[in-house]
Amino acid sequence: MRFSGQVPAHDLTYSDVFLIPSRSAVTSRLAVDLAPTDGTGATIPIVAANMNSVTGPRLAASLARRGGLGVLPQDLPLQELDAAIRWVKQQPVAWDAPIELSADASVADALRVLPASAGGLIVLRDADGAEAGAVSASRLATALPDARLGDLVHGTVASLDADDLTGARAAFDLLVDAGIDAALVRHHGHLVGAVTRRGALRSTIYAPAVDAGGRLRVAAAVGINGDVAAKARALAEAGVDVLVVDTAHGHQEGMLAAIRAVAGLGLGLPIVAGNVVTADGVRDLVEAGASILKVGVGPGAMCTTRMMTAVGRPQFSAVLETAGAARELGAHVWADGGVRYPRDVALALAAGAASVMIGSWFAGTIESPGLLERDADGRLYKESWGMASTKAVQERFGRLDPYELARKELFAEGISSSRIYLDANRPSLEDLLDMITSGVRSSFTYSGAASLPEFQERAVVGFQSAAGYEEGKALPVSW
Ligand SMILES: NC(=O)C1=CN([C@@H]2O[C@H](COP(=O)(O)OP(=O)(O)OC[C@H]3O[C@@H](n4cnc5c(N)ncnc54)[C@H](OP(=O)(O)O)[C@@H]3O)[C@@H](O)[C@H]2O)C=CC1
Ligand SMILES: Nc1nc2c(ncn2[C@@H]2O[C@H](COP(=O)(O)O)[C@@H](O)[C@H]2O)c(=O)[nH]1
Ligand SMILES: [K+]
Repeated sequence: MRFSGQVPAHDLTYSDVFLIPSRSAVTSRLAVDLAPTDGTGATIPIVAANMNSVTGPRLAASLARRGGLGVLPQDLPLQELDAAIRWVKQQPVAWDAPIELSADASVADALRVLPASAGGLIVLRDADGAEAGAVSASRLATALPDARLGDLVHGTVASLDADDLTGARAAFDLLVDAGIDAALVRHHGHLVGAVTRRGALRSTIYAPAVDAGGRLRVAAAVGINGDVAAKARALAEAGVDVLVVDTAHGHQEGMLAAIRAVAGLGLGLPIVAGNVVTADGVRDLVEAGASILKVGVGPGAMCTTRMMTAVGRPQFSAVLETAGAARELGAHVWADGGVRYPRDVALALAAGAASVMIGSWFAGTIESPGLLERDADGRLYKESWGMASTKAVQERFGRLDPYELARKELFAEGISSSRIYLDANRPSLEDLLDMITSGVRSSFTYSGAASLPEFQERAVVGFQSAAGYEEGKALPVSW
């Protein structure tokens, strides 16, 4: 990457900068390879943040199926983390995992899990866990809220045999030939997944992030307190692919000790550590044993650190400096926080990030862990909160004695309640991934790059005023 024009003396964030197009020999955006080279096995440079409102097993599996990586948060009890990792590892890779609900659940219950506009199929289970038919999500739009899902089943839903699905393109064509949008996929009669036209199309564009055994990849976080090594070992035994050692102030002795403890286990897994925003921070954490640095203090949507402490750093400069330092050491950085638009992802990658971590934006999707809420205008949202908020601190330290909990609560650096609205046109994580990756693919071709290393080499970055940034926005009404 190079700058065009006089580099300002102050630090920069994403809205301060833009990409200047260059001559390109890349003839199609679909010829772009987005894969990061950070050793995580991801095929797109997108990581879902270790936040309780963002990454659960379902979101992690959906993201890995499209090549990204979800980081399960350190706040989940070890037993739940173990179960979540094992669940992700059992999920179909080539097909979607249909939403499964009890046949006794009501339409209103189902509408807390997915909107009728989501498309696809809902598989119903009876009290013994046996299949009790399937209904299309769109059926929820016309049924009464208190109707029992099991009573909406009429006839059997189309099923395709996995042996007939020789590839994603074949699956798409079979659905078109049958005149249907979605079907269950069976193998020797057993349900192994579901396929939609959109899902099959996506499978022709994305490559899943899979481990050596061909199972979906998943990451998990550990904090820096307690027996960090024992927890890391337990996660590795459950099958985790990447370990993230995470705390607000990553450049502290407690973090260095935690990294050494995890690295000392010799698990052979990439160790991500943070958060840092300086080259010195990178050097110390890499020396302790980290191979990827999580970068960002204060840019997060749920984060009040900058206003509480004045500490942090505008994110573009933080990524640029740390990525440069990491490169010299053969390490990598993940740009963590502050992403609101696909352009921010492109700029983080141009600054040198191997991958970009997204939290709050992904909280507002069907796949995130929370239930759907509806505001007074009928708009769908999910609740989100910061991992250093009073709410998160209470959940994390609730089992401590009241005095210890009260001491911890003094230091809240995040908001406890926020509404993240679902995009009516893009309610699922995969819809957002389509939007982000298509934007970034296009960014690469504007710079004449067909791969991430080429993009980082060729990107030309200019500086803009607030008016320049404003000009780039679309206008939903006339002026
Ligand atoms: N990227 C960002 O800007 C930020 C992210 N977060 C996220 O919130 C979650 C909770 O993290 P965290 O609050 O570190 O909790 P942790 O449970 O990881 O504990 C942090 C430990 O570090 C000690 N510590 C020393 N200085 C600091 C400091 N300035 N800030 C925080 N802890 C400090 C704490 O001791 P003691 O409590 O006694 O001080 C405690 O022992 C993490 O997921 C983290 O990534 C939180 C804030 C900023
Ligand atoms: N200072 C705080 N930072 C937080 C908190 N919870 C999460 N985070 C950080 O934000 C990113 C995600 O950023 P987003 O803009 O995509 O939401 C996450 O990975 C953490 O580093 C918090 O309570 N305080
Ligand atoms: K912020």
